[in-house]
Amino acid sequence: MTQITVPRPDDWHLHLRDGAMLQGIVPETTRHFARAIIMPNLVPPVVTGAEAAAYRDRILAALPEGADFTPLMTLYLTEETDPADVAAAHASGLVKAVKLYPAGATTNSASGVRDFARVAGVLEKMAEIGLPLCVHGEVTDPAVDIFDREAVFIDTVLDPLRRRTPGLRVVMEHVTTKNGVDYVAAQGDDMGATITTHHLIINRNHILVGGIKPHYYCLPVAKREEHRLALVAAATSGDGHFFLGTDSAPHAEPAKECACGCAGCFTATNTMALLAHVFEREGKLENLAKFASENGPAFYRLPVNAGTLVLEKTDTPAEWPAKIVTGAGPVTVFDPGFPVYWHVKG
Ligand SMILES: NC(=O)N[C@@H](CC(=O)O)C(=O)O
Ligand SMILES: [Zn+2]
Ligand SMILES: [Zn+2]
Repeated sequence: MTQITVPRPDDWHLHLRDGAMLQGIVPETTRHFARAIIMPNLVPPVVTGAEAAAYRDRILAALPEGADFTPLMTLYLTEETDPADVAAAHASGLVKAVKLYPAGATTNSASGVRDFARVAGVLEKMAEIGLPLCVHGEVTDPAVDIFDREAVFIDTVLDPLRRRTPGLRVVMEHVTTKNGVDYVAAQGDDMGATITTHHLIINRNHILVGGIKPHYYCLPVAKREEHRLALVAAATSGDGHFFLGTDSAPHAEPAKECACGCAGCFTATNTMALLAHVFEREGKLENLAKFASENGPAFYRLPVNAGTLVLEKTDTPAEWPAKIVTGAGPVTVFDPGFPVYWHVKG
């Protein structure tokens, strides 16, 4: 038996949703994670400090009895966002990041940004106060192939935006390409990237070969194997630019298994076991703590969690429910497609 102890991990990119879905899935995160950056793409989105405070209260009210979990709130950047409201929400400690969705890029992104000139004032304020911008890094131009949208975003949006706003701290969320990894790794400590669990495990063949697998469909869509390998190398390297953001994104089964299925993989339940498997396979278990517990707090200028999480490898494959039953419908748990012998202890 092999065992590894890491500081309690955090999830730097999480969708908790609202209402019955929130209630049903929040224990899947609080079981292992101490904190999470909560994505603001509700319907309607979480735009103002007041809305973020109300959403935080709903999350806290939904926590299981005795849970030790802190939601780190974000604001959804719109062309109408008021720099003063953002600064106040940051100063009060409520908000830890602002989220940029290019309009139309992903689930519930219709209120996102179309004209970047209209958010220049907010971005300048954020650079001044050190508040990070989390970016869904895909262009939405219909002429750009979906598998190229991240790479094109880096060249045509992300890099120009960072040059225009010196000092702005940026997280490239759910990076999925070698282009993204190489770009981020070459920047200073004002740039970071989250990597999801599922993008470390699946490539685009997993979605399409042998029949379409709606539960492997997410955005940004998984790319070629060479890109997955670059993500694995980055995540397991210990490089402080890269940290865990599961992008665990629950959709009820009927919304996934239909003619026009929603994007999102649900990995909150089994992420830590899957990561131990991936890191061990690379011979890099010693860097799991950096990726899941240390690099994220360093970027967000927060302390590493005091508690610990113990993972152990046994002869018996780990088991988790195929679905989480919620009041909003069943949510399918990500299936890696291979047995996993790592378990979270306790
Ligand atoms: N990742 C996804 O495929 N879906 C996310 C949105 C997002 O993070 O882009 C969701 O909210 O469902
Ligand atoms: Zn996204
Ligand atoms: Zn997401």
